[in-house]
Amino acid sequence: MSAHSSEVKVFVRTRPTACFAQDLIEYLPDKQTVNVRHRRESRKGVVNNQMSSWSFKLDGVMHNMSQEEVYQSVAHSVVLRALEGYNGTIMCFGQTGAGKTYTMTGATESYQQRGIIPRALQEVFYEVEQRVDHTFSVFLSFLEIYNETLVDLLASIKRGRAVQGGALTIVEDPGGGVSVKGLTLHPVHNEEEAFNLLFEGEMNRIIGEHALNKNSSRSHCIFTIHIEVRHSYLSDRQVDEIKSQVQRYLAGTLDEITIVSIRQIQEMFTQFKKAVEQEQKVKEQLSQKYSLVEKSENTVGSVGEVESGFGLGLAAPSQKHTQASSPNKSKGKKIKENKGGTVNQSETDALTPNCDSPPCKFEAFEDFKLGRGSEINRILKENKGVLLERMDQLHKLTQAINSCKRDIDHMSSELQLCREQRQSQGQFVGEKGEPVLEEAELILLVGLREKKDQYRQSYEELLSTKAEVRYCQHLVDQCRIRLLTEFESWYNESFLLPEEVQTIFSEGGPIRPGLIPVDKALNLVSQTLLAEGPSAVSFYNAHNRTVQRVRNTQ
Ligand SMILES: Nc1ncnc2c1ncn2[C@@H]1O[C@H](COP(=O)(O)OP(=O)(O)OP(=O)(O)O)[C@@H](O)[C@H]1O
Repeated sequence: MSAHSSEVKVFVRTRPTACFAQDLIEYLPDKQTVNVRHRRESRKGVVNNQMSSWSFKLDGVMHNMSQEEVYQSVAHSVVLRALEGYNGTIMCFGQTGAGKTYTMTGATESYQQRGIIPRALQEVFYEVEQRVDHTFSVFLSFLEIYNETLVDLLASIKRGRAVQGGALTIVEDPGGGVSVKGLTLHPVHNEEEAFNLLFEGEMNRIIGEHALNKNSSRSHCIFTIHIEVRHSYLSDRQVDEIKSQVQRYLAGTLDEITIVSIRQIQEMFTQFKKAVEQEQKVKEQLSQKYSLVEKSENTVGSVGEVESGFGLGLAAPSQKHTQASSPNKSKGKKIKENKGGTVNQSETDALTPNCDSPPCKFEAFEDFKLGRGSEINRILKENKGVLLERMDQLHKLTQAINSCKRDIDHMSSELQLCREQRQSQGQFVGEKGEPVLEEAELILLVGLREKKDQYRQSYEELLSTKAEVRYCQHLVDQCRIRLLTEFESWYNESFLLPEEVQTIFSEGGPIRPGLIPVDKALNLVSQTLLAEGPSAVSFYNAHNRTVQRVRNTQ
């Protein structure tokens, strides 16, 4: 039903069912008449004079109509008149399961199936944007009446202001009409904020229904959009100011500006502001370009250092030194050579400074390491420090072992020489016939045994140090991958993925939106939105937020 001035319009919406009573209900082509026939009780064989069929003439019969068609037929004109200052009410009644909630709210999880209220909110904010010569303030309230009890479905939301304090009571207004004392009014500035409140209220209603095991047919809800409209009057001084700004800017293209309406002034002013903003943007881009050119020379060294750290191998210290002093070209080559890391050629290209917006990855990465990624970068540095230490130890151990091995070889050949000499010169034997060794040979023999013990010990140490190095290398690789993944994610979320897209992904699943390849994310979202239209974004944002809030409170 819709109110148009004092006039009340009545519509009937019939819900499609699996077995529709086609033979009993007839819709006439004028889409305003419905005939309902009553089946005669022929079994009883009694003919009575009671009426057996009825014909209803209404303002509209909506059979199998889409949500959009229903909105256009019933609510559109009411909303437009409300924006002009006329009160309007759209009321829906019917038996349980008839489709009241479906008609008024629709399915909160489906944009296509949204009902009259979300569509009305969208229309209100669309009109607010169009009507530049007016200033609008929009407030919402959501009341539930259950038996004799009044429930403020938006009481849980902060920022609301109660019309009057105290318990909820219905009061008669001095100027006529009724209002609910104590009901909170919530200011909303765009459709998404409004959807948030609608869904929050719906959620509170559902939770309340479960808690009290309410019979839904006894519960009634009133969702009110309060609109305050004011003309945007400009003082003479403001008009002069705008005029002169517009004239200054448009000098040469317009000889004279005739002020016809406030709307015209504002349009010109908007045009003027846009042009100034555009000019400012170009200036900023230019200055950014120059400063980047200067910076790119200064930052080459630091990237070289970082990347040499990433590719840390056995020759790390000397490589680091070489890289730090490499010219720009070899920086790219070095990154490509880091087979162990995740930085590949395409990342090399991406890390090359460019002056486009979003910021180049090269600079963004440096910023990231100082800010969001500072902790993981610190751990990476710490692990690299330990790794270097262990590698140094391994290097020293290897040298010691090699020198030990050389000593052993040398002592073995000396000993062999002594033996040969002894045998060729004829050797002394002891009481039991055992050969008697000369002092030099004996010293060599003892020394060789010690060296072999030392070699065995060092070899064991070398094995365990090698294992430690492998482990540290693994940790460093992990940290490096984590740092780069976090950076990619942060970069995508900060500069490439629109906020709406992020909201859709972040609240829909366990994967961080930034980890989804940007092309894929945008593609997925654009596919969904293309199917439903770009205006679906705020609807889904609000829905996801409500779901998230409920999840968080569970
Ligand atoms: N026109 C329609 N097209 C498709 N589905 C519909 C339609 N009308 C209602 N439904 C579906 O029928 C079911 C009942 O509708 P709904 O909850 O809106 O009824 P209701 O009148 O609000 O009931 P109650 O008074 O018990 O709250 C819902 O699952 C709804 O999605």
